[in-house]
Amino acid sequence: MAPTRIISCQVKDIRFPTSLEKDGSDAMNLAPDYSAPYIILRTDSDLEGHGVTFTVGKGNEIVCHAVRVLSQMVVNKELDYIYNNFGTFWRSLTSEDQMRWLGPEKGVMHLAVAAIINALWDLWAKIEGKPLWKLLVDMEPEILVSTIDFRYMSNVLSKDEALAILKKMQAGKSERENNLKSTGYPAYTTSVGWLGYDDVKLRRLCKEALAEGFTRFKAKVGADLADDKRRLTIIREEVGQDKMLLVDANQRWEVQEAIDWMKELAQFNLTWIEEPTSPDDILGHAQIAKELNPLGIGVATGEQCQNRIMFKQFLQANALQFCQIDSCRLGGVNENLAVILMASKYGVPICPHGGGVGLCELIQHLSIFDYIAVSGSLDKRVVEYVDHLHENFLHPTVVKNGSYQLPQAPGYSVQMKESSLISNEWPNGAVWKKLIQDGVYTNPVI
Ligand SMILES: C[C@H](O)[C@@H](O)CC(=O)C(=O)O
Ligand SMILES: [Mg+2]
Repeated sequence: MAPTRIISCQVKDIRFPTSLEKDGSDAMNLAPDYSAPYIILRTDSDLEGHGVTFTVGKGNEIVCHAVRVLSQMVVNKELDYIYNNFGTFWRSLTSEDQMRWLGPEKGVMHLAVAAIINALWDLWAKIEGKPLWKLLVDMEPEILVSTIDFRYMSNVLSKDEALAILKKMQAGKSERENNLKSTGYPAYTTSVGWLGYDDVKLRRLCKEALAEGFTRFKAKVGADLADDKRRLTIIREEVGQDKMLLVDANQRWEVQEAIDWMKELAQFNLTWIEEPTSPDDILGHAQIAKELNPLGIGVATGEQCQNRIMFKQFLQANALQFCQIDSCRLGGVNENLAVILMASKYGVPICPHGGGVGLCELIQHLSIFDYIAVSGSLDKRVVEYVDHLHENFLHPTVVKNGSYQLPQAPGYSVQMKESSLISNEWPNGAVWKKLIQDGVYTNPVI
């Protein structure tokens, strides 16, 4: 029987102690524990929608609570009501009369929206028996644009313009789908260069990534200039001069500091500097982009860009050259579609952010859709890959020779194994009970 309505929403606080090995560490986030507010939407059939959003540890429970509050707007809703007017339903979640005050469309509330919306798309794709990218690719353009809330972006991209982009790209879709089936989607790896890794590990991981077929690498920078030079020298020694090398400062610098620092690092032949300064400083990014352009270095940002309105201004101000959408920072698939279409109008490549648990599983779908149905190009487009925690998923990413292979299973790929959900639930799952008992972590009583 096909499901007709949502009957419940279960929320779990899932965390992984990645800080113990400094996996995921950068100049701003010194010891992140990759974590996910994890939700299961149950229906009146056997099908379930699973969704996550992402945090780096403490505070995961705050987002879980926001999801519980918001879920009241989803439980008992008919699926036809949601999917036949998905753009309108999305707006109702982000614009609830009283909760809107907590955002609007930013911070904890928007992360919570992402978890619910991602679960709804997972469910929709499962109902149709397709991986999410294929659901999007096969969708009639009129239906696809009906999922987008064009509020506050229509001065840059109207519904009609979005429709025109999608219609124009209908031609050649199956050829592009076949291309990706044979080549996969280009990935870069960040896992070699987390800031907390020592030089021996950095060297070893570069060798391993190269042997696995990666030709694109990202390193964390921004805490200490001499350290950055030493670490980038090691990476260049290991991977060679010809490979793509990206750097990420995770918002560490002032605007002028970013420009000066990057002039020092330009000798390493870098393609982009990511998050050089505050993610809200659009004009600061524009200034950095202008100054670094002659050095051939672009500005990348987006993992903490809170909504489509911010992305709109980044694009208007020529403040980013690589658009790093994030499945969990924006309000789920609907808002990511909006940004993908806006970026296409400006000719800016989509290069999604994957540094977190489950993010790689999610974002691969968006880039595959972008190539087949919107941009039609792989030029300057790369999807981030981090080699952590994939073993916890039922349908983990498959990356071969430095390229994502197209997901096959119906859904949005983010459903975790039952055993991982049990052992990693904070604070009573076996993983956390032991770490708390051993005194490695404390469970703060709030
Ligand atoms: C805290 C996260 O690991 C962050 O460093 C990820 C990130 O910036 C990226 O993947 O890019
Ligand atoms: Mg980053």
